Amino acid sequence: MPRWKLVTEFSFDSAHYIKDYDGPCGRMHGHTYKVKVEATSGQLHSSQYVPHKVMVADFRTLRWAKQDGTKGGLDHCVLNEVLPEGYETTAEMIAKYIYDETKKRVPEGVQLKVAVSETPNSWVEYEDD
Ligand SMILES: Nc1nc2c(c(=O)[nH]1)N=C([C@H](O)[C@H](O)COP(=O)(O)OP(=O)(O)OP(=O)(O)O)CN2
Ligand SMILES: [Zn+2]
Repeated sequence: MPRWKLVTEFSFDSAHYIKDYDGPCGRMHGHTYKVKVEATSGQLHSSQYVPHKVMVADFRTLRWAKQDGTKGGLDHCVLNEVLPEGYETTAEMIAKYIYDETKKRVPEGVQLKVAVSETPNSWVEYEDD
């Protein structure tokens, strides 16, 4: 079936530590996190910015997490203080958090894949079936 795939990348700078980690990652340190969000759909939708069905989801919506931590995003914050109960600050759970929050913001039926990288050599991907 024909479908569109949107891909957008952004970064944010934040501090974190991994709770109970026996090693340096258990101490507060920072990363420039790189994020790639992919959104796939066979249908187009309106958005909060345009009333016509012309987009899978607004790129601005997909990029919400790059906003400042004081404005609901993840930039320039201590992730351990910002992520809700149930999420730790591993790349796995940051990817799940971004996925979960993005899912709430896009139209029903849009499939998502979120990739998060803390360092140039390692990343994690989280996606729909
Ligand atoms: N599966 C995961 N493993 C690790 C995570 C993670 O989120 N998921 N996170 C960390 C630490 O946060 C750490 O900051 C990254 O450490 P590391 O991979 O050691 O990164 P370096 O660039 O410092 O790697 P070097 O090989 O030491 O240069 C750890 N593991
Ligand atoms: Zn780290």
